[in-house]
Amino acid sequence: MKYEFNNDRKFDVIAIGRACIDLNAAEYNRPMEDTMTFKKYVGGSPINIAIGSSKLGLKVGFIGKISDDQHGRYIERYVREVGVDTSNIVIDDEGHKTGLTFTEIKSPEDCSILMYREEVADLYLKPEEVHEDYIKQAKVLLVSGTALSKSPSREAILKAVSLAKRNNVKVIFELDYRPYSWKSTEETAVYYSLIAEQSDIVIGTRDEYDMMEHTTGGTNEQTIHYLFQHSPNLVVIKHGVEGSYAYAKSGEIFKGNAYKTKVLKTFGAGDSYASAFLYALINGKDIETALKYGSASASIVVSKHSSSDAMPTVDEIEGLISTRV
Ligand SMILES: Nc1ncnc2c1ncn2[C@@H]1O[C@H](COP(=O)(O)OP(=O)(O)O)[C@@H](O)[C@H]1O
Ligand SMILES: O=C(O)C[C@@H](O)[C@H](O)C(=O)COP(=O)(O)O
Repeated sequence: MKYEFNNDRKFDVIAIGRACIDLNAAEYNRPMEDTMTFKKYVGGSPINIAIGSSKLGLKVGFIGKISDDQHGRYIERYVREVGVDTSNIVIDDEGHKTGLTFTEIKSPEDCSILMYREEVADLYLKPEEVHEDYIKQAKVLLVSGTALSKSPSREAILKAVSLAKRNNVKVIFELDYRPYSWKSTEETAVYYSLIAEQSDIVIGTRDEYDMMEHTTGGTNEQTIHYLFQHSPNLVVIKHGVEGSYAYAKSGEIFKGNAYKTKVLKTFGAGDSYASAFLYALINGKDIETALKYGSASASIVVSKHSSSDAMPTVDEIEGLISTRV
């Protein structure tokens, strides 16, 4: 089964949300308390997906707000140099700062992230900084759930989604749940459901769907029963190293298996998965193949140090797929 997009658009994807900084432990296999050096990368789920998609050859734009300082300038330059259009990245003029994510690599299986997200510039994106002329040039608007956690970013996202729908731009909602940004799980569930119901494709982990449904131990069947009563016609549910499923509204179910690798750290899997899944769908591959691209990309990124700079090329992804039948 293939997915249809509007082909007469300048951008394949415009992502909206945070562009921040990851500081990844340079020393492995120890707790953060004992980690003395960290390596800097651009980070933040939606910008990681934008970077990954751009490295795969998609035409990508980004809407977000960055700090007016060295970190903001570093982010803008890096993103521009990997080919992402930065014309709609707004520079904060109210003194807000770049969000920082420290990562801890205790072992390949035991990793965690520690986010510093007080008064971060990305959550101060205003609705008036989201422009219809830009969004209408895209095939896909990729929305990050974290951007819904606080106003005015929340309203900026609501506006972007409504502009996308008005202009026949497919809305892909990456649930991207980060507890640090939210006041309560009730609030998360309200806004996640609101956007998921209006989206064309929803992507998330099983736990993230539980968050959206405000439940624990939910099943994929319950999730698709709920979402297929609304706009989504494709729902992707990720189960970590157990692989992932794509459910089509037509009733078809596709399974994507993870590609085993020598894991360095676990974070970065979801963002690399999303960018390659998107690349494949937009390039007319069927859903089963798109799941392979996503899984292969994730497998490559978990074997490397960063979540953004490590995003693979098409050759690397296809090379990995061809070696595993
Ligand atoms: N340890 C791993 N080794 C290889 N692939 C993995 C591993 N963990 C995750 N993946 C791949 O990445 C995809 C997304 O991972 P998951 O952990 O579910 O998402 P997220 O990173 O968003 O929490 C999985 O469906 C799988 O294909
Ligand atoms: O999303 C963030 O703000 C942090 C990321 O840049 C970080 O690399 C990460 O946690 C990636 O997460 P994942 O792809 O969802 O595993």
